[in-house]
Amino acid sequence: MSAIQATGLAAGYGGREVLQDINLTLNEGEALCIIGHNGAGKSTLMRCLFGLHRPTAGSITVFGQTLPRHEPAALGAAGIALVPEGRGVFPDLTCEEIFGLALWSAGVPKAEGALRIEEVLEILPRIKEFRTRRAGTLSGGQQQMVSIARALLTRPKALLLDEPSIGLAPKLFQDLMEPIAALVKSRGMSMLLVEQNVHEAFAVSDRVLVMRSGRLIREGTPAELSDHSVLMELF
Ligand SMILES: Nc1ncnc2c1ncn2[C@@H]1O[C@H](COP(=O)(O)OP(=O)(O)OP(=O)(O)O)[C@@H](O)[C@H]1O
Repeated sequence: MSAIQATGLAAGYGGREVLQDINLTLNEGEALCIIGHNGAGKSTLMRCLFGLHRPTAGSITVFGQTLPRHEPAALGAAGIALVPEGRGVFPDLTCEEIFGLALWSAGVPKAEGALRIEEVLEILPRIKEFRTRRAGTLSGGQQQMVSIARALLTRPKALLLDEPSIGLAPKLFQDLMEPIAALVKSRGMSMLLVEQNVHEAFAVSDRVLVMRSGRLIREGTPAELSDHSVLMELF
């Protein structure tokens, strides 16, 4: 079954069309990546998929269902989590407070929340080193880790990641993505990764879609696309 399926999606801002005729399927247990240059429309697509921006045309299903309201709360309840571009961690809160807030807003009871935090710290153990520090004092990589951990606390069936590599050294990004890629393999979680960094994104993806100027122009495996001229045109 598909975790998310978008059909004929179009979207824009104030009458200016940014996405056109997007058809995409994120399969269950798949690591799918969308690569595209700056301004190609990747974040707009993510925002549409997560119900943060209303498409002007097309439809989106989640695990085969059309949600009565395609809004973040309903998507969260359906098992979809978003790690937004720019991390979105509150700088004045400690990691523990950020986790507490995420669990509270997801309606997770306290005891269950404590278990989930332990579970996430097993996946991303380095957070233990700074869990009592305020997020604003952390490095970019640490903040990204907190942002991903926050999403994992909801035990998502599908995780959407909007350009997590921004501001991170390639090695740091690889270290960050490895445990997430492992979850895709071990738990059958789906992952949709949006990236400009082809090399790093290909390393953790099963399948790749190429976006240019608001359209998906090509699809393939990382191996099929690694030597393709479309990529040379794009970057
Ligand atoms: N809130 C907004 N209001 C108006 N135009 C916007 C808004 N957000 C994005 N755009 C425009 O939509 C187009 C696509 O932007 P989007 O952020 O989706 O692209 P992107 O591929 O994610 O790029 P980036 O890598 O820079 O985040 C760009 O031309 C951008 O200027």
